[in-house]
Amino acid sequence: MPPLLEARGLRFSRNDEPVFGPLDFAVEANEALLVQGDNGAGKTTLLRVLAGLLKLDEGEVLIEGRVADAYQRSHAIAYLGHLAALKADLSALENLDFLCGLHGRRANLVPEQAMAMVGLAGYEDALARQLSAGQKKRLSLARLWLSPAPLWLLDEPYANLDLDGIELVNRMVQAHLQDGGATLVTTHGAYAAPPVRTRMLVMRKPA
Ligand SMILES: Nc1ncnc2c1ncn2[C@@H]1O[C@H](COP(=O)(O)OP(=O)(O)OP(=O)(O)O)[C@@H](O)[C@H]1O
Repeated sequence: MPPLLEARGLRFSRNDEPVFGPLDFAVEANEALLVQGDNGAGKTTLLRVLAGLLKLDEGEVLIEGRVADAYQRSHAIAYLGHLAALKADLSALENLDFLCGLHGRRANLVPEQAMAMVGLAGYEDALARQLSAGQKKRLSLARLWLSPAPLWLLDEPYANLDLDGIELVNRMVQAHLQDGGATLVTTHGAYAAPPVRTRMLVMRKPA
């Protein structure tokens, strides 16, 4: 079986300044790839490139052994960014409905169930802008849980979460991997990582 995600010779520059690359890595179904590196090493940029939000300079991304352009990748990937991509004036539930309309939804799972799973039962009608930073993160996790995409790109998923939230992320990642999915997780150190089969990618600023 080919890896769920494979990157070959990925390079990205901004204004002719190299940000990262060339990078080669792979992650299989049932695995996590821990993307480590100092502040500014390019972790967020890499995830945004993989998700198709930024354009690659060079290299190829393969999904299940096939070269996938940004559009094809967007179907296979669910991206959890630093900032929750929420509409401030919609309610929590409306946000989930909107995002499911945009990205699709797993069969047999409805937004209310996902909200309960992330500890937000009772907040369905709260406006997104009234949620705390941790609650917004939890709402983004509910969206992730609803996504049908097999590959999760998680940019600092533990940020803003309490201990219970950290355990929630780990449980979600474990369940997703058991279900045949894979995930990339950015982190500054190995101190926070899901307890699953893990590969490492250490990023350094190009010299
Ligand atoms: N929108 C942008 N415009 C210009 N430069 C940017 C932009 N976003 C990031 N950079 C630069 O690209 C480099 C990589 O940034 P990136 O956010 O990918 O790093 P990171 O490894 O995720 O860092 P951190 O651990 O601080 O989150 C940095 O030098 C940063 O200053």
